[in-house]
Amino acid sequence: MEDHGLHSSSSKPLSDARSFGHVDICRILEAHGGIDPVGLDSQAPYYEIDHTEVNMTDRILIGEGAYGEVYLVRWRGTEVAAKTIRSSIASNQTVKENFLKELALWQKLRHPNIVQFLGVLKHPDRLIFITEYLQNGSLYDILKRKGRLDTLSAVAYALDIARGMNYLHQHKPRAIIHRDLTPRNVLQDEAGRLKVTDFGLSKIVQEKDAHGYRMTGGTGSYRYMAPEVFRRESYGKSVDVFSFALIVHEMFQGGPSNKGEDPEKLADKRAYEDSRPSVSSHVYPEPIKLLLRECWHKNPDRRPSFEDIILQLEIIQERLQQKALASCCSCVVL
Ligand SMILES: Nc1ncnc2c1ncn2[C@@H]1O[C@H](COP(=O)(O)OP(=O)(O)OP(=O)(O)O)[C@@H](O)[C@H]1O
Repeated sequence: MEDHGLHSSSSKPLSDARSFGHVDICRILEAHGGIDPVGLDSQAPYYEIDHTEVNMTDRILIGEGAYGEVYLVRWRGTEVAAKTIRSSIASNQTVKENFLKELALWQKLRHPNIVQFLGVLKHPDRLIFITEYLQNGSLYDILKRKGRLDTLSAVAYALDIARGMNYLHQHKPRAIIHRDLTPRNVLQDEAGRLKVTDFGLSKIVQEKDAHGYRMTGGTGSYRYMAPEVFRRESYGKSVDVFSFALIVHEMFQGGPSNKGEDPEKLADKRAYEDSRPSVSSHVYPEPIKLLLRECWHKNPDRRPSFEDIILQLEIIQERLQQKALASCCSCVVL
């Protein structure tokens, strides 16, 4: 695999042109062999791990997703997760290059609520990448195990996800849209903190128009898919806010509310009949109901940003903590 080097001065103009969004200049530079070492269009992530450093024969299978299996392995004495990409996917050169571009981007991200990317295994015929290992598994597993969460835990988890997502959406020079935010793509660390993962489907926002960032295409899991994505309309960052609302709803509910229903039909009803999960039950505190309704609003422009969501959740959390403390104190007095 060719390493273009991080600071190759001869190829830096393309990075600069990309970061400033000069599309025409990018085309000219690309036509003359320009490459982008900053990583928005890198052919190779910078951190490659020699495959001899990871003993894949002692691997333990921990999960399987649409792209391949995930294994627990040891790298330099540390437990890490090795994500293998099916050869049917990785053998397609364009897909592989796109994937490596996503990894190059992920490699630069650092946030307590984002799963840490560690490197790509230099393997002759397989595409395998390494991330930190989160032993408590996914939010999907947690909800399956525990069922409905208590209000304070649900709010704390919602804050974790919102903080990770806010970091992605605030990414410069372009926002990162996750596009596939689901309970399976939210993992829990030893300390109980949630982290967002799986940026394989996320893309750097390419265009900005008068209404904000927009891009076209359709990816992601149907159950959490925003109506505009299902309708294959142009969409922006707020698709992640929609998915977030459905995840928060599940935390109060203890899992998806329409488990039996075909996810594609569900997405169809959301897209064409404005159907939304019910929040009538008493388990939802009033400010959470209001927040969910804002977040899954049919008009994407009416959905709040993650920055706003964090502010709202922090207020909700503080009130809940005060209430819990007050009721605890009255117990003691009694
Ligand atoms: N870094 C990790 N640490 C611990 N477990 C992980 C890690 N990454 C993934 N897993 C586990 O492996 C499972 C499969 O992960 P993967 O990301 O491949 O697929 P998915 O998110 O379940 O589905 P999809 O591929 O459709 O997004 C996860 O649900 C999770 O339980």
